[in-house]
Amino acid sequence: MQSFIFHNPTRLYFGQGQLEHLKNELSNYGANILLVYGGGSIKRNGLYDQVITILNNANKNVFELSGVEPNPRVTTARKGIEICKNEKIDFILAVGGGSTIDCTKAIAAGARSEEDIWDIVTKKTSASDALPFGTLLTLAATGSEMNPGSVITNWETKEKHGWGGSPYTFPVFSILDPVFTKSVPRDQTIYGMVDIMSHALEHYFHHENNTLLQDRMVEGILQTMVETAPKLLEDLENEEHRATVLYNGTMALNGMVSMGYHGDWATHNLEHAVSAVHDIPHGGGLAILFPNWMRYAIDENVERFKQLAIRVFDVDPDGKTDKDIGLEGIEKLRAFWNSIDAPSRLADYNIDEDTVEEMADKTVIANAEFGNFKKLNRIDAIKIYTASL
Ligand SMILES: NC(=O)c1ccc[n+]([C@@H]2O[C@H](COP(=O)([O-])OP(=O)(O)OC[C@H]3O[C@@H](n4cnc5c(N)ncnc54)[C@H](O)[C@@H]3O)[C@@H](O)[C@H]2O)c1
Repeated sequence: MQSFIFHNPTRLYFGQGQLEHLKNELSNYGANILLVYGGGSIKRNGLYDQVITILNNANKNVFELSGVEPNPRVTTARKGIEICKNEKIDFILAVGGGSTIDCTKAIAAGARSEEDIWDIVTKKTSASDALPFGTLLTLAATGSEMNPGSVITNWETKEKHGWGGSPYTFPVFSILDPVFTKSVPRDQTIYGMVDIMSHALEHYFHHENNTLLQDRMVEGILQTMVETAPKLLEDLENEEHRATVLYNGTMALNGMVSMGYHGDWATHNLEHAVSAVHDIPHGGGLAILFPNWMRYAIDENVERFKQLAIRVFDVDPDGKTDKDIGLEGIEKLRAFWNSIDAPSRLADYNIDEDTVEEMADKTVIANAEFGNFKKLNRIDAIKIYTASL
């Protein structure tokens, strides 16, 4: 385990009825609020009306940016930045899933910068400040509600990049009520659950020694998801299962289980290139790519794959080589994702060999190599995409 400093400043309100704390939280900021949300699911499920009532009762001047896309666009972030600068916005409130929150982070950083936000996203320059913002999370998936990261797409250049990791882009508070997530449709619920498991898997593949507790925590997230996902899909309105998945999503990417080591993250890079070119759901792409990355990377450290197979997927090790055990674990992960109707091939999104090279080019825009557990280059990306067709 490496030395580390842990600091996560996001105040988390979790559970039914926690929206009551919004008014008090907002009392810490000025009157001009930018409300950011997506395609309107919050209008259909009643959350928008509840939030507007609270904002009105708190005497706030509300400005709105709606229509944040899944895989949020830099053009939308720029619109939000303009509103913040023109209207002297004091605080941004994001109501939605990871896309809305990620877009809000870009708006918050861009509003306190003279640079174009795309230059911050692509790390030509960095954020040195941000407007304060809070979130009401409506979809369990990304962990964006309690981390500083953000993923933004530039549709003109077909690039999708993760950025953040700055002390300025943590939400000051996030309110998570499982009731907000009950209206998430079946397919998005599946993508979110795959995303949560993928974050756990990205953590798991590292070469650090002595991460006994971290391993058990990550395995705990994976086991809990394997146990809960089928139950939630049987009963999408079940608040207990929604709460379990919601808490898992936050814990999988708020830094609590990843202290003292660096996970891999190549599969996220591979997926960002797929959705930059094809605009597919992030979790859908991960479900296709992760088992193929695992097969490609297994020889890097067979022991990690063996441990995962035995502890999470109950593979019986008797009479098998370590590699066979590891491979059986990968097959069990694939079978589990198949059992919850997650996609398994790029063909499920009508992606064929025609764009493999283009996607591989996108994986190495920032660096010639990517991934920490196994270093990948453009040729490796082509092989993993080809195996995923
Ligand atoms: N910042 C991070 O740490 C991080 C981590 C992983 C992924 N991401 C990024 O986050 C984005 C994906 O975010 P996401 O998976 O949360 O999905 P999302 O925010 O893109 O939402 C997916 C769809 O679900 C709808 N939706 C959201 N809440 C709903 C509700 N309660 N009822 C009905 N419909 C609802 C949205 O309108 C949208 O159409 C991708 O761009 C991905 O790359 C970010």
